[in-house]
Amino acid sequence: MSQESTEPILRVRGLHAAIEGSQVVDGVDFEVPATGITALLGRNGVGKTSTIKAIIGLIQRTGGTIELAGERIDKVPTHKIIQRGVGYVPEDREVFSALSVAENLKLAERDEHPNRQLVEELFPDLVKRSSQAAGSLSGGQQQMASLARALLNVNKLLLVDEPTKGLAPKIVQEVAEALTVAAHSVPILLVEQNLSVVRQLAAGAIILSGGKVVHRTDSATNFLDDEALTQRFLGVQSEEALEQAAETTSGGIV
Ligand SMILES: Nc1ncnc2c1ncn2[C@@H]1O[C@H](COP(=O)(O)OP(=O)(O)OP(=O)(O)O)[C@@H](O)[C@H]1O
Repeated sequence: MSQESTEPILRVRGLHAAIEGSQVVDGVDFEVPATGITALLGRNGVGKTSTIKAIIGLIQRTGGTIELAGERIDKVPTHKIIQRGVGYVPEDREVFSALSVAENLKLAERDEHPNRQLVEELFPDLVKRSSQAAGSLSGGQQQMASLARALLNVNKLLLVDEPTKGLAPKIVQEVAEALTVAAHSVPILLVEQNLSVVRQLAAGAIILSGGKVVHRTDSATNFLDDEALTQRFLGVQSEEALEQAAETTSGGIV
């Protein structure tokens, strides 16, 4: 049996990044373990997407260091970071609308050994729709196609930004299940607003506020159970508190 690596796959130190001159990532420090799913959490507009984009070089990095598997990537351009094994599933899915599902997948293949078997097992619906224009897929199907494109390649790390946003509960569950399977073979840094998905998937969590890390935990579940912390950093009550409130309310209805 292979020994699990204890070295983090990603080390971010003092990362600063700017959009049009304004500092949106303001000295961020965190590590992503080499296995499992790590959640990147925070209220709207705190810099989660910007942090992901800065890691991959899609917005201007203005300071700090980023190491992928021990190698600096903070001066490396996006296409080379992707070649080095970082898969990116953007928030808005970004499929090529006019191209078929099969063409979208083909374009994502980085070498001659794409992991088609995994993708076909995970997303049988996409196989059925391989000749359909990607732009005519539902939001959930487009999310599957976007995930499938990242999973076709062997990656050291996946960056997945709000994969369940705007999806129906049944599809949210399908996406969560696909991520669970994906995480068996690749560590994932996941931006996710759906806290029951975070609870289901994430081992640790990093919480941002105002472009900075304000809290880190090895147990996303413990964090989500803590009403004071979730209220303070996410502006929501813990799910437990919400459930209790719902029970009290429904108890009062005859
Ligand atoms: N293209 C842009 N031009 C100017 N400002 C931007 C741009 N994109 C993001 N910002 C600003 O950068 C800050 C961080 O945004 P970012 O999208 O990273 O936050 P987020 O935590 O991912 O938010 P959300 O949960 O709403 O997606 C916000 O203040 C936002 O208004």
